Amino acid sequence: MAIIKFENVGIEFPIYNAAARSIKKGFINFATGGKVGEQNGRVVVSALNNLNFEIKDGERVGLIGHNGAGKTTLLRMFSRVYHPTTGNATIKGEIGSLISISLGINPEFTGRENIYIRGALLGLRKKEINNKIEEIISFTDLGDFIDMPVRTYSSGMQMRLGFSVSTIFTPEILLMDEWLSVGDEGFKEKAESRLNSIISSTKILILASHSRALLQKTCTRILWLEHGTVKMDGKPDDILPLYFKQPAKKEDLSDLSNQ
Ligand SMILES: Nc1ncnc2c1ncn2[C@@H]1O[C@H](COP(=O)(O)OP(=O)(O)OP(=O)(O)O)[C@@H](O)[C@H]1O
Repeated sequence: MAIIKFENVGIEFPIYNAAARSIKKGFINFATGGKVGEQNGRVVVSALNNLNFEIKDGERVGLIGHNGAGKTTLLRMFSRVYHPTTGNATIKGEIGSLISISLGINPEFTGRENIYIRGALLGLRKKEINNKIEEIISFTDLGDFIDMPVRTYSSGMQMRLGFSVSTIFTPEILLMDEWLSVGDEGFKEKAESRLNSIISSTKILILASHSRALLQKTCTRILWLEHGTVKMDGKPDDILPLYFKQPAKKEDLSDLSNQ
């Protein structure tokens, strides 16, 4: 069973090279972003505060909010990169992320070597990668290039490599920030089908997106963040029209091919 439970969770970042004297007392709301304030003579950004929610098996949660609302910071908390500075965050379940699928890929190493590097970053053991390596390589369709340094790859070939290794297992909690559309037409089709299968079999999906069509198509619940707090938490049909301030247009929903 996978579960995410946040109780009064918050996170603050102390900023060491900002001028505290130019910041007014207490926390102030800015037009965009988290809240900037001053504590004990030091500038502090409160990126998230007072978050209370529970996400259970089967939920597909869309994170929305304007620039700086806290979506990326929250995704980093879900992936345990950041820890709360206040409150309790309980995250049970194996986490997988399809954000920055090329992260960690080193151009000086071959495609095959990079599968191990990227796999390790995804938390896979060497044995697990060994068991899957042929399947990963076959999915890339890179042929002999798999044993060439990645610096000899085109950007599309690098994406094929990153995608093939990042999607080899289905995690219990899947984090995404956009729909992954990688490679040329042939690869795109099979990548899409693998992505759909991962999304439908993961226990919890968290998707941060600015695309109304994608959120509408994929999510069963929306968390709307504003200045680091939850402004609304509910069904897509209730929240998306308020956030996007207009009813859905037919074309919003019919064509997701550009996502
Ligand atoms: N490492 C950090 N140090 C200081 N402030 C930070 C840090 N990371 C994020 N913030 C602040 O936290 C707030 C939330 O940022 P975050 O990146 O989570 O927003 P976002 O909702 O993902 O925005 P966008 O849609 O623009 O990507 C912003 O005010 C940002 O300035």
